[in-house]
Amino acid sequence: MIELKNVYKTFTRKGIAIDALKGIDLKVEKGDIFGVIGYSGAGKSTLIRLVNYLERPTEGQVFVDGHDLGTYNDKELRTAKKNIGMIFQHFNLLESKKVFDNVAIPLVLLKKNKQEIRQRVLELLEFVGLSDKAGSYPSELSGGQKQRVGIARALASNPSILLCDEATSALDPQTTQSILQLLKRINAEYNITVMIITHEMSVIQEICNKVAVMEEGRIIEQGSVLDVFGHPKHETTKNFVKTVIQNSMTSSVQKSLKAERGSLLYKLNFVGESASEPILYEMIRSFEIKVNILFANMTEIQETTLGTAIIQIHGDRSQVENALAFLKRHGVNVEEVESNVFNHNNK
Ligand SMILES: Nc1ncnc2c1ncn2[C@@H]1O[C@H](COP(=O)(O)OP(=O)(O)OP(=O)(O)O)[C@@H](O)[C@H]1O
Repeated sequence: MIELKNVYKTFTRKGIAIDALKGIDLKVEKGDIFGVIGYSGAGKSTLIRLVNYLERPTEGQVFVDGHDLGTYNDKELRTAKKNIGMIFQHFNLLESKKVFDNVAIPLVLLKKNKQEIRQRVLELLEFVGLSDKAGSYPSELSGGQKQRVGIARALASNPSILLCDEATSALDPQTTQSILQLLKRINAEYNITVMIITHEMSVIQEICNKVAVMEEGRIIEQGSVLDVFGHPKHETTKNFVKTVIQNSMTSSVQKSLKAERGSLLYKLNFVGESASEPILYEMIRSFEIKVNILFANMTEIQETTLGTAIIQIHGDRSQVENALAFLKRHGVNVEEVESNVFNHNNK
């Protein structure tokens, strides 16, 4: 559906080259809600602007529905772009035009007749819950309402892809929720593939099924949201996950652990079935070990339970190793963490 193959993008400013993208490989399947997350300057906006050819790659290829956009002439590109809607952080509405006319813009450009335009705009305004605002100006709307107008306009030409550039970053948490739910409906009801760029992991957690983490122009980790949240590998990914899943011990437990500097702790991640089975109980019963549970937490992602626990195991080395092997056999991801390292990371 959307595929980037070894894409590089270099900007030149005042004679200085800025490598915004450094070899991006990415595949978004039809029906995905694909999130791209990264800190400021990671290259997210550049990446999404390549998908609708607002920018051209310096090197590499961008495919949409199997077609290499680089091979298109201007006319073919204009046709291809109709298939891609986009919404923006600051909505990009025309302040001098009423809501109705803002939504109608793509249809006017497509030279649809007045009646067709009217019918489609009213239908879209109803879909986004703004039927009563057709005659209002953008300045009379709240941020959430403005983004709904942006969404209606993006959907006007019946695209199969919707690109969202920090679409909820200017909104409060409650409004963000309602916009995210609307995007989810668009994906489910119209079968539109959604690509979202954001710096907020909560957005990814809320609606995405896949995620790519970007840093300094590269994708450092990507996969299903469940996998990436359950087993983040890269330090930056771990930091993003920490913003939505509490996975650290209370400070009093941390303090008491400082007394046992160097003692070994284990961080466990349970996904799906392994989160609902009494695996820890079975482990304690089966081996000659003592287990101290320092922290435990459950989160729901993609309608699947994700559990995190931090435990300390005391016992004979071979018994401890057998117990850990038992956990791994039951699908639990086990990570060894030194207490002093762990304390340091959670400062
Ligand atoms: N038109 C441009 N001209 C020159 N440099 C650019 C241009 N667009 C982006 N860059 C540079 O490319 C790098 C990546 O920028 P980009 O906007 O893609 O990152 P981002 O992850 O979207 O960041 P933010 O969240 O702050 O928007 C930055 O160093 C930025 O300064």
